[in-house]
Amino acid sequence: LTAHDSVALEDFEPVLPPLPDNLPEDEDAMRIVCLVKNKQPLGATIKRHEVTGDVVIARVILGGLADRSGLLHAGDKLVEVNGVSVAGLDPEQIIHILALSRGIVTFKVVPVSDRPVNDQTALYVRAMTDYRPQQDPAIPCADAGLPFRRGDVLQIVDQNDVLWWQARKASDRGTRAGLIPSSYLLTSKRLANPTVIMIAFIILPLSVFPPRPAGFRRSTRLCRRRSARGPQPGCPTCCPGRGCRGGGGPYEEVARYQRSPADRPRAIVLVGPSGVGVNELRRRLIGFNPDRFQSAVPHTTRARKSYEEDGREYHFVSRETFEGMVNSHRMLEFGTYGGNFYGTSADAVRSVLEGGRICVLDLEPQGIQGARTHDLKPYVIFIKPPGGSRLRRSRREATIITDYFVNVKFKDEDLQEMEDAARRTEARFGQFFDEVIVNDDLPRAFGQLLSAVQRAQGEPQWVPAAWLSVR
Ligand SMILES: Nc1ncnc2c1ncn2[C@@H]1O[C@H](COP(=O)(O)OP(=O)(O)OP(=O)(O)O)[C@@H](O)[C@H]1O
Repeated sequence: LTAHDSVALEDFEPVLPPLPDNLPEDEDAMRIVCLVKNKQPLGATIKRHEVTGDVVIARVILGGLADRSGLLHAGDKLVEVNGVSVAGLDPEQIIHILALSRGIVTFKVVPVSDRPVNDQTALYVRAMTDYRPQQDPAIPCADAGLPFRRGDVLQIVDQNDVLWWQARKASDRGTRAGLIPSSYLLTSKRLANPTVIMIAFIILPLSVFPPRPAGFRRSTRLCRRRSARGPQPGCPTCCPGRGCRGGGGPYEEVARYQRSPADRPRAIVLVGPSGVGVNELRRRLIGFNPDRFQSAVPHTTRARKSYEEDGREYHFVSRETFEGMVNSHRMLEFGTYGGNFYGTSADAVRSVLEGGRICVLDLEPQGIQGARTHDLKPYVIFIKPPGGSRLRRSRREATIITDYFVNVKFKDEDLQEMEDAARRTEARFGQFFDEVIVNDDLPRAFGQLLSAVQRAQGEPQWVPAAWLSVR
């Protein structure tokens, strides 16, 4: 009631001084903004305007201190910082003043007249590379950068700038956004100077994947690995079914996919260094429930044996047919052994999925990209060896089949090579892994594999957006 009476009597406190009569007509409206600086960066960058030469706010980082104040906007002209006129100062000098400021920081700005409206819908991408802002000399403000690793899903919240986008990790919703190099910037850097890109865009050359040492092979993957040493008749891995994708961009657009029970199952792709246990886990999975899990029937050019049936052990095809399948990119991967071709076709995987079973296949990492198509929707699981002593301990009793012997024990150099190969594979192909399972204790790893398969088939997952746009 007292408040009501005060309003009725226009009894307002405090009484503001009247506006001066002599305000010049053309005076720009000024805004004084006070921000309390805590440990967070201010969340804005500045630059010199290319035409006017004024120092302006270049961008305000979404969710940062400046953005949350709602008082600073990209394009605002900076007049004073902490009472110091910025006239004649370089942006670097102003940044230095800001860096030294503690507590309340005061900005005097002329607000931009037509504020850019961010009406972009959020875009989600998977990073195909690692990025470390602190090691990128080109970033306008390293503290405002968002570090990420290959495989991280990022929500791009602002693409107004051609060179620097704003993004946050999809898993950290609600946190402040950070600067990331735009797709254009990363790609043009890579084209202009492949060595510069080592700072921001790490690409390992193929030469870091030396041929695997002889004598450490198992029969099932033997033919593929042997042929990897020699020239390949085709390029099945970089030509996913229809046309070469080359190296791809630094970001891949992704979307959330929830498989419905009526949809085909997703293929499960196991990847791992030789001897890590990929076949063991695959065998266990299929043995656990053969009505639910199945391998794809491979193709071969070798002669059929009397007890074999076409389409059961293998699809027996002529060399010409096999080469035709390779050339039309229908093989996910292939190799030669004993003068014959062996390979797994996308059709063979598709046929398992169409029958309602989950196709479980193991691929060399170079074959992943070829399998990443909308109809297979592969869920890629990397089987990783545990570190040093645990690997040695867990494989003490395990045996392998090599080129020349069956049931030989792992040698120290085999285990070392397994660890090295896992590191190389993760560094180069980690962006394609949906999950990583460390195969230390075998029953535990198998349990994790079962849960991963469950997740792949029944829970929402990030998949390439292109898979969902194909009808
Ligand atoms: N966690 C584990 N602990 C102990 N032994 C294991 C474990 N995982 C796998 N093994 C054993 O290691 C050996 C090699 O495993 P497996 O044949 O599955 O390797 P792989 O990854 O398929 O390699 P390759 O493709 O070269 O054959 C097998 O004897 C297997 O039983």
